[in-house]
Amino acid sequence: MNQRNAAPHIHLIGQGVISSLIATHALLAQRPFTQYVRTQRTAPTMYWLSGENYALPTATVLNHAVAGTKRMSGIIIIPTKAYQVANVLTDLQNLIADDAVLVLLHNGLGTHETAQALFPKHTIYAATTSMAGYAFTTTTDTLTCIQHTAWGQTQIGNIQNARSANDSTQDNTLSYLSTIIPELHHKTSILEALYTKLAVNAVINPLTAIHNIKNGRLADSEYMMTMQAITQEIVMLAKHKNLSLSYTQIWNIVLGIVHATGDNYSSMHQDITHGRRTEVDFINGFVVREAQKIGLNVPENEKLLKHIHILEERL
Ligand SMILES: NC(=O)C1=CN([C@@H]2O[C@H](COP(=O)(O)OP(=O)(O)OC[C@H]3O[C@@H](n4cnc5c(N)ncnc54)[C@H](OP(=O)(O)O)[C@@H]3O)[C@@H](O)[C@H]2O)C=CC1
Ligand SMILES: CC(C)(CO)C(=O)C(=O)O
Repeated sequence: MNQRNAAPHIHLIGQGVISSLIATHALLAQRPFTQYVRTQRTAPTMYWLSGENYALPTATVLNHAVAGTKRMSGIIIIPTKAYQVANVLTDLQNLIADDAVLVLLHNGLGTHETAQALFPKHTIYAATTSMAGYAFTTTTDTLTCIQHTAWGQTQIGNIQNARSANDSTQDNTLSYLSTIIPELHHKTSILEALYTKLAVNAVINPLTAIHNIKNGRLADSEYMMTMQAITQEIVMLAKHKNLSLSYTQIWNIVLGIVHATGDNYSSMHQDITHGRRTEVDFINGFVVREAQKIGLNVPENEKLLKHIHILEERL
């Protein structure tokens, strides 16, 4: 990525909630950006947490984006659902320049191997965020609006652990991204941050969806033993991966988020309620697949995975 002459272009795949929150930050910071959609659509109106409304520019249809010769260069952020990432990466294969940088930004795990297989020479980052919002339509029209609900924090790190000749380019990328993503923290071991978020989602999301409750109800004593068992299984998996995460550390974070988001419905609860596919295959499903590879028993995660699959089949 050549940053000597011009600001790198930010390419955002999709015009979903997280993509549009980042796009609004870029708009306000006057950074060049483009959002890419599969089919042409009206751009959303953003209802910003601080009270203002913003109109985002119309997105570009992905396959038209690089019609002709010029490939996408700069920073390519993929803020889609985890189960959409493999298709996005395949779509991008012949569209991006050799010096483009990729950022995977989603809940759950299980996309890194695909990204590295398809882009062995590119710099790839993974990130996890607590910025938040939701999409809705107004009663007066059918246009999509997005309500911003949390500024949040974002943790980012290189998935190849490549601190090498590229160091200064990587530092430039991260310092540029920090001008459009609030509270961006660089992690040298991003997997620790991703496994921590994995545990939060593996505990809160399926239980709230299965029991049809808000996050805060998980503080009731009836759920404690199950929540602790799910957490324990993920800590064991993380230990096998040589990640330095303790049970107490993760458990306190899980409980903290149950309380902090007590009045919210988790994304999996909302997906099941609205008849959408969930990200369970990349949350509890990831835990089950990785555990199988090393002969580790994770019965609680297996149970939740099966239960959510049954709920998805009923949709
Ligand atoms: N929303 C939130 O507050 C938070 C979300 N997250 C996580 O961030 C990730 C993104 O979430 P969110 O923004 O809510 O998801 P959305 O469903 O709102 O956005 C995903 C977007 O990606 C688009 N997309 C998918 N595949 C392609 C493709 N091949 N080409 C172009 N566009 C594509 C979808 O388009 P289409 O409409 O055509 O399907 C959709 O608009 C998830 O992992 C989520 O769990 C994390 C923290 C908070
Ligand atoms: C942190 C939590 C559990 C908040 O609801 C979340 O990330 C989700 O719902 O997907």
